[in-house]
Amino acid sequence: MSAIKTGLGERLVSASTEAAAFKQLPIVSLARLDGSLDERKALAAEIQDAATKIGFMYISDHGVSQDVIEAAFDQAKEFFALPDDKKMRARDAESFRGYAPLKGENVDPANRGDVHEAWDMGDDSQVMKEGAEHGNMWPSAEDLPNFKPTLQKTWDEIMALGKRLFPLFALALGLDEHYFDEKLRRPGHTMRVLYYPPQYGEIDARELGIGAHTDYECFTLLLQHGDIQALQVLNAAGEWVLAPPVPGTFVLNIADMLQRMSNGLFRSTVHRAINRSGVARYSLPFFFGLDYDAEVAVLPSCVTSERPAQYEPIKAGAYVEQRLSETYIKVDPTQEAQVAA
Ligand SMILES: O=C(O)CCC(=O)C(=O)O
Ligand SMILES: [Fe+2]
Repeated sequence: MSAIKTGLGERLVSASTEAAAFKQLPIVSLARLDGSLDERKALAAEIQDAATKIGFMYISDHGVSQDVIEAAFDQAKEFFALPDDKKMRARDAESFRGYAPLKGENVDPANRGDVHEAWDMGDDSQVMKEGAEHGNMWPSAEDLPNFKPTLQKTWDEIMALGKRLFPLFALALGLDEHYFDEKLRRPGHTMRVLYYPPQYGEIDARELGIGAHTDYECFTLLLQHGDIQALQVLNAAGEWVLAPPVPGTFVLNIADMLQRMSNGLFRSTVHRAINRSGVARYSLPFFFGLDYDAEVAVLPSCVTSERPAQYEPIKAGAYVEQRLSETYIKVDPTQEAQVAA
């Protein structure tokens, strides 16, 4: 067993890095999301079961249109195929928006940079309010006229889905459905598109598509394009379990802030991605957080005399900022290479 350092302490990993025998993550249908309170509570119980035992699940019947999803991936492919100089113009490393080049990030401090490219967006007006000079870093409309409207539409639809999930998490945590409302006035969030080039042969364990990590916010909704297996989830035995794409679903995983609030009952599970498929792989995660000035404290409903509070209260924004600044490599690796040459 070796240890992985995460924002919430160390996790053990089996010495074998081979994926363990396939174990299916549960599929939870959201069809009852607009049902009666009893139906919503039954759905929340399913979410609670998956959140406490695994921290990962697939969600189906989510209401986001497949056409919108396909269009987003079409645009992602076109964006990542642009020449490097055009992609680099859509970059603002200071505000964590826009393009991040290959190995421009490193989620696992033991590694040498993640083998993916990314493009990140948030809510334009919110990004600027946070002090950035400009909003999202769109590629030029001359190069990609449909990128902005398509990605904006995708953001709108997934944001709407995420907003419908917070009341469900509140129920799953034994709280009033509206508990999170006042912590969601201008919530922290990021939507990303990711491109993972294929990796061949023997892979250096320090150079993975995305290294072992937990997500920072409350929960993540992830779309995986096509039928390419890359995502792996660490189970309680320290084995990597495959999480292949399931058509018509998002992967939903619990992230650090919900683990903290739930006093560790909900699991922010370690995961990573390695693209050995031989072809390009694209994914689209959307991270949902709370207002950055909201306090993230252990919920009284999750504390007992046998299980006292395990986490100190923190401000949501300070926690996420700290984790992001540890992840993003501020020195641009392409410029570094030029200097070294
Ligand atoms: O691309 C994937 O499958 C996983 C991405 C991920 O874990 C992340 O961006 O936090
Ligand atoms: Fe992640």
